[in-house]
Amino acid sequence: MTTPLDHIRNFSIVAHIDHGKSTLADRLIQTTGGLEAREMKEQVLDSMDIERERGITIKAQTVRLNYKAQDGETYVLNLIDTPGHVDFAYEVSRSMAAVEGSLLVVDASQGVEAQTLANVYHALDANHEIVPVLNKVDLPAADIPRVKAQIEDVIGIDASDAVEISAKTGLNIEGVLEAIVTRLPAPKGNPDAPLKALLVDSWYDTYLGVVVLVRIIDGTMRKGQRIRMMASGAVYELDRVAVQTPKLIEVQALTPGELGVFTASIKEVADTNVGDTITDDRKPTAEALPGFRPAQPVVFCGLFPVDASDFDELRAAMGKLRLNDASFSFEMETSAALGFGFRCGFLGLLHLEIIQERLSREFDLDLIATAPSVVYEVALTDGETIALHNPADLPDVMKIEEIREPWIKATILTPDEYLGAILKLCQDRRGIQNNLSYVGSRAMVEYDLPLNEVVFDFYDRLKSISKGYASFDYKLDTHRVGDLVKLTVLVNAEPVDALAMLVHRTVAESRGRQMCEKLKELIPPHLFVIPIQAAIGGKIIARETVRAMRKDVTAKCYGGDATRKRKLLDKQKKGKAKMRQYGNVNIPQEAFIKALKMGDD
Ligand SMILES: Nc1nc2c(ncn2[C@@H]2O[C@H](COP(=O)(O)OP(=O)(O)OP(=O)(O)O)[C@@H](O)[C@H]2O)c(=O)[nH]1
Repeated sequence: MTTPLDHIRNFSIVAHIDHGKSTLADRLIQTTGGLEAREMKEQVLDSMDIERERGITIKAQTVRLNYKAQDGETYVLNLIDTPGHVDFAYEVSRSMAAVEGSLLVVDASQGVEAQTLANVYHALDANHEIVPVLNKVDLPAADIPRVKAQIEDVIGIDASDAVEISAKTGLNIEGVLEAIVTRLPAPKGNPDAPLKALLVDSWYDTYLGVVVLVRIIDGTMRKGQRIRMMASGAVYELDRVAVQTPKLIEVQALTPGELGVFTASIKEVADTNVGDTITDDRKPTAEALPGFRPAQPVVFCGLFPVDASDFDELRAAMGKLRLNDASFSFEMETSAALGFGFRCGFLGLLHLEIIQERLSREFDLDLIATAPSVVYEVALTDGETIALHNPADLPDVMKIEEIREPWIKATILTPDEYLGAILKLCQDRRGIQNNLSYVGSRAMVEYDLPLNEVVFDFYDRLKSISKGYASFDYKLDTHRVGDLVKLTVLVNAEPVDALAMLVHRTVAESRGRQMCEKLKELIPPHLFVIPIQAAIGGKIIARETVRAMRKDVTAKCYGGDATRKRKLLDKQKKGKAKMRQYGNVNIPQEAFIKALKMGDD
């Protein structure tokens, strides 16, 4: 049975983190009976364990709901879930291209935040009709008139008929469903034209293999059909065509305006290009859809197994993760300090953290991560330009014409009282202020910042100086020439490649000094004196010394308590496992990350 176009509504929910997007999605599913009560786990759309634990949404998912509206008609509502975090902005925009409208969820006690803005701009870019929804009206701190005024002033959309709800208590969920039906446009499309479908997403399912999410623009997609991916030219026969409710339910066909999934014996997620146009192999459409730019990794770091014998296991685990995440890249690298490992590319810091955590949690791997680095463009004197993913690989300075670094456009919203400290933080990180305005009583600052100053701990610092009240969002801008130098750290006169970094010349000395001081605390005394030095090129700019000491942990155990002695020795052995033998110096694992924290309070 096909659904007529005017009985379909496709929408996404956009919100700042924690404003209640997932809770609302759960309510919509529950109210329309998409899942039986016993199947209803909290936040059903966030399917990965880490997503559920941290309460963040990583991978976009869809769900099809049947809603009997007040006009007596039954509508098919397709909700496409989108991640709210800045690292996944790319997934947000491509999901938005598959639907016609958005619910803009704003916490009525918090008001508009940085990601509210960023996400609503994606929706406006996709020409969405937008229905504002004020959530958490059950909270005593909810201030509906103030937040409505903010939405109108800052975003410039009419908020007079915003839907006021509590996703938590279930208040007025019906109002949201009615607004979807009456205020969002129905999709358009021609059922008689050749098949034209947008490839929105794909993922690997252990039982089904690669599952592809599509939005049908024109024509019909049915089981057994031979389809062609227009960009790659690959042809497949469809094994299964289904909708997600969110359970997978097989259907005869998908028609214009619908969102659905198919399987077709596709081996790898990498064989599917998000944004590609899918058509009928025998009766192809004349013109492909505009498509998307592929997501580019912007942050790189090295991941090394603590135990060198885990290398193959690490490679296999990364391969498995990549099956489901084409934006994660890795290639083998060797480090004098850390041995064999991988240079990995990520969409941003959260993405990095998630992958690292999944590797240790799901695959039980003990890893050392080196400092995250952005991608620099290095113009050489011979006219060539290289993309530098690892500061340790910087060519000889004599061969370098200039180094260009990526900049971002950042937007920060904060209560006024923290503004001074935040401006100082941005200034210290080489920021250039573009704008300062007010959203109600909150300041909105816009800065251009070098990504390499943000990549490590900017977000943590921002949260700590604003007691968690400031919100932050950014988008990548252009590369700009920077006066950057390579800072090298030498431990016992040997350069430690995993600690090499590119820094701006003006801060090189203070950063070098900080690193030496931190390492002095982190490297335990050995039987000999260990000099720790920071250098730019051949020039030493800072030095600390770890004094010699014999660490006899059993010295205190005079008397004959052999068990206690053994316990202490075991403990020491365990401690050793967490060290990296470097030359004849043991560097504790956490030193690699801790030494790089800037800590500029
Ligand atoms: N008091 C109250 N709390 C709510 C309401 N809706 C959601 N919450 C709570 O707010 C927190 C965040 O809700 P989520 O639904 O996880 O927020 P989200 O926007 O999906 O967050 P991300 O998935 O991280 O983007 C949770 O602790 C919810 O229980 C509401 O209407 N009232």
